[in-house]
Amino acid sequence: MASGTALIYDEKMATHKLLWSDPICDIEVPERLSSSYEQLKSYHLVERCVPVPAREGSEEEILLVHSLEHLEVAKSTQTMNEEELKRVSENYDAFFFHPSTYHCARLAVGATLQLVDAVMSGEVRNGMALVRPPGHHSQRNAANGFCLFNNVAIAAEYAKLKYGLQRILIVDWDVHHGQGIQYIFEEDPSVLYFSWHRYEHQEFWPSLKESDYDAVGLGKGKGFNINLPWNKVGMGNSDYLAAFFHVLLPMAFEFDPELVIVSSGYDSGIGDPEGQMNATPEVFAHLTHFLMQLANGKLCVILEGGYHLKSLGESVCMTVKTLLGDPVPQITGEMAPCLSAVESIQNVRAAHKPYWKWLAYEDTSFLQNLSTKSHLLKKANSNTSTEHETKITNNNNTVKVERFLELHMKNILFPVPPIKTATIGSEGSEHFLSEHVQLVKEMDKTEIKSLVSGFYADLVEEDKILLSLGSMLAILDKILKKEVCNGIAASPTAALSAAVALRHSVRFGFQRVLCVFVGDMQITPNTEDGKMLIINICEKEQPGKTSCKHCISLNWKEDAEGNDFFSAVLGFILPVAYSYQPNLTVIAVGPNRSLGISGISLLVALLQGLAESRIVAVIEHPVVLSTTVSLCDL
Ligand SMILES: NCCCNCCCCCS
Ligand SMILES: [Zn+2]
Repeated sequence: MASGTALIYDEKMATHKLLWSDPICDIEVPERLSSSYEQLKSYHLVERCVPVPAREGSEEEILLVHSLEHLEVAKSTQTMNEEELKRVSENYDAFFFHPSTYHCARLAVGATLQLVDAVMSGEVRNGMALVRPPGHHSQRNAANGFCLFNNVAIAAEYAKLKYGLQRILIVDWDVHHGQGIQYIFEEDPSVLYFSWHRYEHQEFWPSLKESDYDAVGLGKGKGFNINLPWNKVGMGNSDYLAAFFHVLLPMAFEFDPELVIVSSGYDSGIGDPEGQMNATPEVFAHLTHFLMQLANGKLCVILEGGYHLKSLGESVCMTVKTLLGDPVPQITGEMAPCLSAVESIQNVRAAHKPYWKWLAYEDTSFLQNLSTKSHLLKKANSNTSTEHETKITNNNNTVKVERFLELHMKNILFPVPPIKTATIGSEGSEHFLSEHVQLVKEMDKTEIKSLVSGFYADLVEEDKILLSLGSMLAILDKILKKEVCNGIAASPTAALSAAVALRHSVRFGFQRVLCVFVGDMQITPNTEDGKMLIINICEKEQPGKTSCKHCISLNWKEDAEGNDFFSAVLGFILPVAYSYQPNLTVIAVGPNRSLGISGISLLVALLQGLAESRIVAVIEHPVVLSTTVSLCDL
C-alpha cells in the first residue's frame, strides 16, 4: 500500500472575491483558504505532507461535466467590469464573479485532478486539496451556491475515464446538499453519492424536494444516491457518528469502492453561521479515519464549504492529521443521537432497503415523522425571525466559538500522543515491520510471576505461558505509560493473556477498558465494577455463559460474503464501544476464531478510533504479522 499524504494548495485561488455588497455571498472569503493553510503550518502539518502543485483544469476536463455554454459564459467574465460581473452573477442562485474567478475555478479543478493522479498513481496514499471556489452545488449548465465548476464531479468522471474505475464513492459531509453532484450522477451506478445536509423539512437552502431521503437515484442509479436530511439544527458528534455507523459505512463496505472522494465542507462543524450545528473539529478525524479503511486507503479530500474561519481551520487540521496516520483524538460527551437524527437515519435505511443486501432484514417501518408533525404544527402559528437578527447573533457567536475552540482543541492536541507500535520481535521480524515499530525486550520471570501471582497464578503452569504473559505485559506497560500508541503480542492462550491485560490495566488506574474477544473465550474476568466492557464475538453460545451488563456475547458465523460482519461491527460493536468511551482497547483473537484475517484487520483498524488509538492486540499465533501491519499502519 502506498504511503504519504499529499497537500495541494495555491494562494492564487485566494484572488477570487466579492466586489460588491451581497449578504448571502459575503461569507465565502479568500481568508478561508489562507487561514486554513496557516493553521496547518502552525501545527507543523504542512511539512509532514507531500507537496503537490495545483494546475489549471483543461477545458476538456471541465467539459466532462459542464456544457460548452457554461464554460463559455465563465470564460467571458475574465474581461468584464464590475457592472457586467454583477449582472452575470445575478443569473445564478448565490454566486458571484470576479475577473479572476474563471482562473481560480480552473485551478480548483486542476488541483483536484492532481490529487486524484497522485493517489491513483501510488505517489501518495491519500491527500487533501484546499480549493476555492467550491464545487458541489454547480451544475452542468449553471453556477450555484458559491460554486462554478463541480470539482468533485469532474474528478469522479476523470478517474473513471483515466483509470477505468467502476466504483467510486463520494462522501459529502458539507452541511448543504450537493445537489449538483446528485444531478450529475443520479442515473450512474458506478458513483455512490452520500450527502447529509441541513434540511429542516425543505425549509433550508436550497430547499429542494429532491434533497430528501426518498431521492434514491434514478433508473440504473437507484440505490446509489443517499440523502440524509437533518431536520433540526444543533446536530452533534453523536448524530454524525450514528449516520456513519448506521447508514454510510455499511453501504460503503458493501459497495467496496476503488476510490473515495470527499466533498469536504466544514460548515457542518460547530460555530458555522450556515450550518448552526454542534459537531466539534475532532469528529472529522473520526469520519476521515473510517473512510481510510475503504479502497485500500485511496482517499481524496476536497474542500467545499466552511465559513467560520477558526472552526474551519481546526477541522482541516484534524482531517490532515488523520490522513497522516496520527492517532485519532477521543470523542467525549453525549453518545446517543437525538430523536430527529434517529428518524432521518431510520427513514433513509427504509428508503434504501430494496437496493442493499445489508438491509435485507431491515424492518421498514418508516418512523412516524414525529419531528415533522411538530414542525408543521409550529409552522402553522410561527413568527418568522428576520434574516437581519440572525446575522447579528452570528457575529458575537463567532467570537464565543473562537474562545471555546481555543480551549477545546488544546485539551485534544496535547500532550502529543506517540505514534509507535510495540511488539516483541522474534529474530528477523524487524524486516517485516514498518519504521514506526519498536521492539520491546522481554520481562524477566520473577517480575512476571509477581505481576500475575495476584490472580490466575494457578492457571500459569507452563513456562511458555509465563513467557508469553511477560511479553504482553512488557508491551502493555509501554502503552499504559503512553510511550507507545499500540502493541501486539502473540500468545498460546489469548483468553488468559486478555484477562491478565484487563486486570493489569484496571490496576494501573484505567477507568474503562474495552475488550473485544474473537473466538471462544474460556475465561471471563468479572467486570462487575464496570471498569471493563467485554464484547465476545463467538461462533456458538457458550454453555453456561450468561450475558451480564458489561459482558456481551455476539454469536457470529462468518458467511460467504462476510459483509454481514461489517454491519455487525459497524451497527453494533462500534456504537457500543464509542458510547463506552474506553481509555484502552484490548483486542484478543482466541481459538476457533470466527473471523478471517481481513475481518480482524478491519476490526483493529476501526477500533483505532477509540482511546486515542491505544490498543493492545493479543493474537494466537498465525495471524500475528498481518495484524501487526494493520496496527502500525497508523
Ligand atoms: N438564502 C440563500 C442562502 C444561500 N446560501 C448559499 C450557501 C452556499 C454554501 C456552499 S458550501
Ligand atoms: Zn456548504
